[in-house]
Amino acid sequence: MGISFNVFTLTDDYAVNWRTAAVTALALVTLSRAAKLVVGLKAVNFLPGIIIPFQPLSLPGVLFPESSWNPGLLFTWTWRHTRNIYAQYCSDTVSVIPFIHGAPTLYTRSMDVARQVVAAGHKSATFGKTDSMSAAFLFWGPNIVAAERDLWRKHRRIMGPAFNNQTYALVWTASQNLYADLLEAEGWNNRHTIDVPSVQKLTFKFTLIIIASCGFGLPFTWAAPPSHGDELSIQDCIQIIARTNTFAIAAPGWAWKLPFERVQHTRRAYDTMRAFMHAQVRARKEAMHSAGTREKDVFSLLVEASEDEGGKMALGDEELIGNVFALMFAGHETTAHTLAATLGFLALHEDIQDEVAAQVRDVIGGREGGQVLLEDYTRLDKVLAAFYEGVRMFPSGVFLIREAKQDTTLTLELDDVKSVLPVKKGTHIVVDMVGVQYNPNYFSEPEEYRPSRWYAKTGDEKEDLTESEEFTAFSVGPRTCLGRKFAATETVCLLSLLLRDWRVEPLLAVVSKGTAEPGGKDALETREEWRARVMQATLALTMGVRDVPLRFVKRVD
Ligand code: HEM
Repeated sequence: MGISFNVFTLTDDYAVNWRTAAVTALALVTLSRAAKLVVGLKAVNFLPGIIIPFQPLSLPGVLFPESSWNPGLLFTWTWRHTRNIYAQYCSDTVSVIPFIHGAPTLYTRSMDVARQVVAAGHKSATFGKTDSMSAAFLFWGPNIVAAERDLWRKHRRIMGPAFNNQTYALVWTASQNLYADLLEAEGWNNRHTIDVPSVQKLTFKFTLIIIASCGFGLPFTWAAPPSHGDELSIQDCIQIIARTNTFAIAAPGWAWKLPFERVQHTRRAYDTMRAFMHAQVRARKEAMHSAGTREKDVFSLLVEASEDEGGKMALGDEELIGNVFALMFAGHETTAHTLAATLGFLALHEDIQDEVAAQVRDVIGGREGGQVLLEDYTRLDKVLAAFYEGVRMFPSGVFLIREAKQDTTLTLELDDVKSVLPVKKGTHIVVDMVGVQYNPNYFSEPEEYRPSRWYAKTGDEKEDLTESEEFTAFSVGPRTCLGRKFAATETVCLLSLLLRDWRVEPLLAVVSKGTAEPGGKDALETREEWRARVMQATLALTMGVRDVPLRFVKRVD
């Protein structure tokens, strides 16, 4: 009895102690989270905005399901009609303050604030990139996209010279040849109609081969695209890497050994990509040593710098691989997404497609073989505008993420009144490209696909602020996209060739409308339904559009 009494007492005591401990822990956690919230609000001087548990771009923000309290990575897209934070708080810059995890953050759709942060802020070192947000790129080694200050300057000085007119001429020729190659290899030459369930299958392959051949001097073709002796092609690997980067950054070494098919598949993609990059570096070094010649493509410049041991511009092995990956990736995925979106919009808007195709026809007018030449580039401004409008509506570099490196200020403008916002060191600033590109102050009727906003205008004809190319989704200032002209060149060339030869239409899905009514027939979805189903954003490492199903019909005009 005595023993059992003692046991009960002990158990009761434990219960009381556990309860007390739990209540105390809960109180402490609550207090610490409340303190975090107050610190967060103070960091942005109580600028109005939303309060949520996790910073949307942080790991828990990504891992927890999207809901009204956990907005998700792409909430600036998904909420833009329903809970547009800028409209809600009547400001182009709002706060997003997490109380459990992540840094206090400002989201902005103001180009003026963007300039203060990514251009002026970069020069004065007041704002810089964040390691946590750049982790997906840093995984492979330091590189131009993620680097800061002197390291960034070195990377940009090494690579910058490769982005020149000679390279763009090469990009034009390679795009022409690859298009011909595509027609041949896909058997398009003798066909009148081609249904493509996902145009990304073509655009990703196209842009990867162009960056591989013009940026890296690797002789891949449509029939033999980049690979490294695995059944996974390099394109598959890059897509798997883009999708699984959160896992790769967070997973400890043992997690890669888990015997699950998906983990092993992912691991193979990373291993194949790494082996491919190392093999290419080895081959280029050997070629340089044996031939003694110096190529000027960006890959050769990187490899040369890695050989310059002890030199001011020397690159370490990790930096070399980091940059190879960054360029392979930044150099193709962004453009592939934009091409897919642009073709989707052109398919939806027959009138615009006709206008652009007419310009292509005028420019090449009567030329033998209907060749489109590099000299035509400036006269193909409607094709370029179609591309700029595609990247406006699906800005693939969707977030410019920076961190205040010291206590500082930002100048905000509300109803033409300027105010100064104190910002504490450590605060994150997200230039929300969806917000900027859909900002009605810059773009009238922003939901409309209207390439004419980018047409060169004269005199008083200004339609909106977009006359300035500064508003394109390639960023501004010293860290503006290094590959903008590269992307524009391959895109203008490919779009011109496609529109010369094909009419592009949405590939409408069959929707069953016959079940309720006897005798009713299956019907095709409408174009509006197609748009609502297809033209939605997805996000891996960059933002893009869902799989775009298209029909290509041979032009007879
Ligand atoms: C539609 C196509 C593209 C879009 C929308 C795009 C967008 C961007 C944006 C917004 C940035 C700035 C990122 C930031 O500061 O956080 C950037 C940087 C960069 N892009 Fe692009 N890009 C495109 C194509 C390309 C291509 C084709 C290449 C290479 C061939 C390229 C190479 C780079 C590089 C190297 C940087 C880093 C520049 C630096 O920090 O100095 N991009 N891009």
